[in-house]
Amino acid sequence: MQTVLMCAEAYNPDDDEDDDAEPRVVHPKTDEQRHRLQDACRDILLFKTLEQEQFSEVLDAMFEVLVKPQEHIIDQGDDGDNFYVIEKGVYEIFVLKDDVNVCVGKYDNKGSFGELALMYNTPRAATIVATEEGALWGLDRATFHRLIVRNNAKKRRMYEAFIECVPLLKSLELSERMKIVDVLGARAYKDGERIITQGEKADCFYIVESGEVKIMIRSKTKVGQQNNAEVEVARCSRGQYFGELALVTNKPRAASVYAVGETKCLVIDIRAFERLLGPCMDIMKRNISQYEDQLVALFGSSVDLKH
Ligand SMILES: Nc1ncnc2c1ncn2[C@@H]1O[C@@H]2COP(=O)(O)O[C@H]2[C@H]1O
Repeated sequence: MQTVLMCAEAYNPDDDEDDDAEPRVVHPKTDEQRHRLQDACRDILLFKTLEQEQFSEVLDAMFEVLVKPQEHIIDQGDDGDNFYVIEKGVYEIFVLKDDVNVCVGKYDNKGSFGELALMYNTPRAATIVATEEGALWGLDRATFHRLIVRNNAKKRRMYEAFIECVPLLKSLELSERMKIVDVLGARAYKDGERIITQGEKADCFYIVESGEVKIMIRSKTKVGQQNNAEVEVARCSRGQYFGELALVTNKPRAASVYAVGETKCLVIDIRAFERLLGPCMDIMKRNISQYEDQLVALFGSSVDLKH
């Protein structure tokens, strides 16, 4: 296991040109296992910008890990061995604060963890404990490096200029912006496709890369509104963000969001949002109070935001 620790800020995935010689890892799987694995990996953002061939290599290399209640999958401070994708189970996240282990969140039957130590050669940043029987898919460190970290170099080149122009992210350091690029996924939507559904649980935050989205609210409060029809409240275009409200308020989605024309969005998952966008929280909160004013103007009340 690698014990040399590097400073995350000095880390550059472009320097990673030495792992081409690594042998390709293949863990044979039954058809049934492969189906389950593909299902579990469908929404994993770190895999979303991989070419098809790299993605197949990732799937080949993954191995099933069955876990028991109270099992520690990762201990804070350890060296990183694997990256994990959740197939099932609930996993609590603990971070040491002033020598006390504080539960800062949980993964509930979906998501992934364990990428940080592998991406930045840092010790594990949190402890992950299974609360019930569960199943995970592991990806070894060498394969993660060869496929995911290499791909990050490409992502940085692709998105660096764009991310620098996103007003929300202006107050971040360059290294902080690059960490956002490292974890983001990209998704394309067709005209009219729904990106967010009002009332659903939230797990992602979005930045419009190209195209436009419209934000629609089905109001519970507007008097005399026919059939509770959706009302357009705003649009977002290149460089603007949406989907932060539910993550900040911890409530279900307050509006639905639809693509207007072909649209591409960068997507950041809730854990990375909490970890990386803390410094931008003030700006987002300021904008949230504007939403309330807007809803009062439209519906006579902002109660829809508060549920
Ligand atoms: N608040 C958090 N701080 C650090 N790591 C977190 C947090 N929430 C979830 N994690 C995940 O916990 C993992 C612990 O191992 P890693 O540091 O490799 O990667 C970490 C992240 O994937």
